[in-house]
Amino acid sequence: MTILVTGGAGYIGSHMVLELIDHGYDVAILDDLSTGCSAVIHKDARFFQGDVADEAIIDRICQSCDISAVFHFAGSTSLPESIGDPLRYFQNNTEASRALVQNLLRYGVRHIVFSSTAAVYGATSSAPIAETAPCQPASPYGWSKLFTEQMLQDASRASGIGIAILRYFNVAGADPAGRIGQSTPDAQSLIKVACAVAAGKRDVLEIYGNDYATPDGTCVRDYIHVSDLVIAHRLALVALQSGGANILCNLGYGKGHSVREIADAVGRAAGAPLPVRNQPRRAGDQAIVISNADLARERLGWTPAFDDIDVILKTAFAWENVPAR
Ligand SMILES: NC(=O)c1ccc[n+]([C@@H]2O[C@H](COP(=O)([O-])OP(=O)(O)OC[C@H]3O[C@@H](n4cnc5c(N)ncnc54)[C@H](O)[C@@H]3O)[C@@H](O)[C@H]2O)c1
Ligand SMILES: O=c1ccn([C@@H]2O[C@H](COP(=O)(O)OP(=O)(O)O[C@H]3O[C@H](CO)[C@H](O)[C@H](O)[C@H]3O)[C@@H](O)[C@H]2O)c(=O)[nH]1
Repeated sequence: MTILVTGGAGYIGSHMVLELIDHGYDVAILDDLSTGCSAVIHKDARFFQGDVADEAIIDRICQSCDISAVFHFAGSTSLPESIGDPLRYFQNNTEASRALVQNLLRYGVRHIVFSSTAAVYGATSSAPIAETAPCQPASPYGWSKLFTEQMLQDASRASGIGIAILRYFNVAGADPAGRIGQSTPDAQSLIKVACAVAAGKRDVLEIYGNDYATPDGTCVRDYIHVSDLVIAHRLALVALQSGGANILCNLGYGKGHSVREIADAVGRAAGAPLPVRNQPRRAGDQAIVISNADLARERLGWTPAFDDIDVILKTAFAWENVPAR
């Protein structure tokens, strides 16, 4: 039996493929390479290039591989971008996921693990955020993922397919063995940009807002190492395959770091202070986003191995600090 990883040429998906192949699974990847990178596609995975919403390509994959489970990472991922282009987010995250699930159900796929986000909680929540907090997304990105969560839960009730919905906080870092990292060419996430500045590929780190109600005025986020994140995904699949109930849980470390702290720490990792420039607030940002991830530890038996911001930044910078990347 083969595991299908959508978005397996992207940042998180490529780390998932590595984790699965390291654990002896057969893997197929479906990716349209819209933001993914062919250089990170694992040589031992079968690669299909195309859109997850395309019925014909799902037919081709399911007829040539015996797909038992799907990790669904493919999607559009930028919260600020979604504010300017909401319809693309609802199309590529919600509608494309609906088409994918409908087509997969025809082939008897039994389990789906879905990439959701802390952005589903939005403005109304206090920190740390547990899964029981109300969901009031502050962006089309958050809504597009929340709608998909609801759709998956309803499809599961109707069809019996097992689902795990994992709400990630801020994912960062790279494979500690240096095999892959975040290769998305124009990624705008804080740690990616800060490491690019430290590696001399960008001139300055813009800090979006220094007047928030936080200790140093900059936004606080809960950064989780990508390798811990994908381990939790593998454990979620094992739990579903063992006959466990559907899963909905946060993935984070339950601690926060400010933008300013990250800038200082990346400067330390790189051996020179980072040039920074204060800018106005970015639309859609919350001041503080920190998880309560107790449920993931209980339900999945997950024990993070890289819960250290310096390890996250060291692996991210080591990956970025190669001129060709
Ligand atoms: N990076 C984070 O901090 C974070 C946090 C929360 C949730 N997520 C979610 O995790 C998932 C992966 O994010 P990432 O950071 O690896 O992003 P990414 O852009 O690196 O990866 C997404 C991959 O999906 C592919 N893709 C996009 N639309 C597709 C489509 N319609 N059909 C086929 N392939 C398609 C892209 O080419 C890319 O390879 C996304 O669903 C994202 O919303 C990410
Ligand atoms: O160059 C930059 C980039 C980011 N930031 C700031 O750094 C913080 C983190 O921003 P990111 O863009 O790295 O991450 P977000 O918190 O906006 O969003 C991330 O985490 C969310 C979950 O919390 C979503 O899932 C989303 O996909 C993912 O990009 C924000 O305050 C942002 O304004 C800067 O100051 N300068």
